[in-house]
Amino acid sequence: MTCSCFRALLSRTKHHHNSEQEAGWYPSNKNIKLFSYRKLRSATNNFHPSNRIGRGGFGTVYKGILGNGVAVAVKVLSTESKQGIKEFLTEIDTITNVRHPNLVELLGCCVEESSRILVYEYVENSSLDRALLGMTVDTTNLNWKNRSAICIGTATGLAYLHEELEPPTVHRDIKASNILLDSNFAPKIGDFGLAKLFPDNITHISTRVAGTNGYLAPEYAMKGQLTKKADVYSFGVLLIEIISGRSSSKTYWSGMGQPLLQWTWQLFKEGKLKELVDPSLGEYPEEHVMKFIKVALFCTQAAAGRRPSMPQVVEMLLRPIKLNEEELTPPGYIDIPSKINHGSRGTTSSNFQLKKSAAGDSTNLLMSTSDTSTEISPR
Ligand SMILES: Nc1ncnc2c1ncn2[C@@H]1O[C@H](COP(=O)(O)OP(=O)(O)OP(=O)(O)O)[C@@H](O)[C@H]1O
Repeated sequence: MTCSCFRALLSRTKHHHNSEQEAGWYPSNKNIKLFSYRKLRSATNNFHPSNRIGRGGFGTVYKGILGNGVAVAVKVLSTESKQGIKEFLTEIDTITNVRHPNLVELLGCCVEESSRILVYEYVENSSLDRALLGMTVDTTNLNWKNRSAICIGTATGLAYLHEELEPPTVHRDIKASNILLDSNFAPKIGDFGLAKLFPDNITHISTRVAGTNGYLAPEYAMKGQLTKKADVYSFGVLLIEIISGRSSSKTYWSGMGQPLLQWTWQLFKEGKLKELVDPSLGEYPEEHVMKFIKVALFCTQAAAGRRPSMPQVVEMLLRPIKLNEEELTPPGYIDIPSKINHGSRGTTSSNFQLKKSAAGDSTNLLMSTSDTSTEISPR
């Protein structure tokens, strides 16, 4: 958007009672819909606590119903994000109207006075972390058919962010609470592009790194090296959570005080991967599930260069590709002990088998790259 367009927009936002604002939003040259504060206040019943559906590091989220009956999620950003209007609109310009079945659509925003509010499509079944805990959906809905679709859909949305969106976008904070489930339990990735709205030194997460403990790629957490492969790492952790029904950021597993990822690697080495599978998953195709866990291990390798790209991950999950697991190297891990809680949940155990196929080994691409950065050993 040019400066003159912003100036026009700025002058309009100072007048709170013009007809466009009464209508609910302003069109701008860049398709950013501007909702009036009044409209959002009315949609959320004056931001009533009973309309509150969540609170994250960026602010509080309310359910709202617009005048035309459309449900929206209204995210009121916290004070740290109070950028100027121009900076704010510049940042959200690239994430507005991004349409993909696996991405939560940002419908518009409100930038009146000190308010910075984002308006998203409302996604029916809340977030994956709550679903896995059985808080929002009957866990029988989280059968293998739905869980595998959630894995593949999330991978597809992330591949779109990395390879098709212009400019390519690294999400930085892939985690279960940022995956929302629609009425058919299809996944939609939320919060993409938001890290940029907060100045580096005041993100809600840490000083420089925007991400969540348990999901953070070691090279990003320790050296601030942000590439698409940091998202691939977080996605791998998410895969393990979806299959195990356990949270990597909150819990140590296996009675040995091991984090989830390290425990997964140990089970892989011992040939006991089936112990990882969520006991409440019910019937599942063992070979398929074991393959998904191994894809997760490819994604979380310590050396970023050894991790597949997201389009490769989609292929690995979707197609009968034989994984060359001889090439798997240990996961990288960074621990921030102060943020880790201890907890427990039961496990089951049995043997596992490898998926074989006639499709040939197409994982050689995964093995051909080498990483020049220091490799971080698992603990
Ligand atoms: N578009 C939406 N539709 C339905 N519910 C939503 C939507 N966006 C967010 N929520 C709900 O609000 C909760 C908080 O979301 P938010 O993205 O603010 O925080 P978070 O993902 O939990 O944490 P963080 O800010 O650290 O990423 C989500 O977990 C989800 O339950």
